[in-house]
Amino acid sequence: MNILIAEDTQSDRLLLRFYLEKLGHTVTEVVNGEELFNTVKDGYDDWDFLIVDLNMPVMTGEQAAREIRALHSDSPEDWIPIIFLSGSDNDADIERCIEAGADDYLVKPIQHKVLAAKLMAMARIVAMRNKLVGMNKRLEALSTTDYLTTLPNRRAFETSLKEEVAKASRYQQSLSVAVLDIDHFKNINDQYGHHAGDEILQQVAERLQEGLRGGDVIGRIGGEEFALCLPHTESKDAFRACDRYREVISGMPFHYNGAPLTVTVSVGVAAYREGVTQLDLIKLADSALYDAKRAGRNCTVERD
Ligand SMILES: Nc1nc2c(ncn2[C@@H]2O[C@H](COP(=O)(O)OP(=O)(O)OP(=O)(O)O)[C@@H](O)[C@H]2O)c(=O)[nH]1
Repeated sequence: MNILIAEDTQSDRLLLRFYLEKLGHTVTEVVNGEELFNTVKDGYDDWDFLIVDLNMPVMTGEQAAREIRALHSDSPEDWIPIIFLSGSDNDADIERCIEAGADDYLVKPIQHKVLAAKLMAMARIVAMRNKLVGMNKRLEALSTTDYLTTLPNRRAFETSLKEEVAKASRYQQSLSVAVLDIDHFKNINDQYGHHAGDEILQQVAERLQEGLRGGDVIGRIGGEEFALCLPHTESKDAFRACDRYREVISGMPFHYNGAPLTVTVSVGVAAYREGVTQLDLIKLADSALYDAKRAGRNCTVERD
């Protein structure tokens, strides 16, 4: 592990380094609280552990610990364990240090075996925490990703669109939304099987992603329904861009088991205007899509 020691007494630093290197750790030393804080702030992810002396010049270990904890107070998962060292075994000092953000407290003189045991216990907690953080990240990704196409799902798309609507409103910018629906998709399932349908959905998603313009956001918001968010795009330009997305799908056949398969999409487009929410925009685009279907499919309709 990469351990940062903050200790103003040289003999204690040397002893700590000796013990820790013997245990296989990499050690860096600083000599006061301010140096400790600045070193951690400048390279937060570099450190697995901090071993901090309580009483140091310039800034005490307690103060440095408080400031280090404040750096990531809104992301508790970014936590570096802190073990305090002190010549004092006073209960009030121990209480203060733990309250400042320490995870353990050792009384000097340093006992090699106790230090090794404490590090082992702390490493176990770190491993468990890393596992939980990893699991949380995977769960978060699962809850926002469509399993079949790996595109953002409806929930994630609506979240992104909500942010774009807020920006459009705040900065008086244009914004458009499109809903694309594969035409007669049921026929593909009926004719070639559900597996073929799944594969076509994946290929459509890939093709749309390849054609994506910088800043545009795409999501799979329903079975055979995709949505696009086009920031900084006025209604006329959105119509053109979305019709190009339609052509990206309809213009060239897809393939299933080596056989060409023509797939077309209908597209509904709606432009942001003051006061509408992300859900209103999707509804407006949906109603334009309905008109595109009624107009014969494989076309783009814009909501005025
Ligand atoms: N293979 C596959 N099919 C799906 C998936 N999600 C939805 N579907 C199918 O998509 C089809 C949608 O059919 P409809 O709603 O009748 O629409 P459509 O056949 O595309 O007709 P129009 O939209 O009117 O052009 C249904 O057969 C659903 O079972 C999926 O994840 N995989």
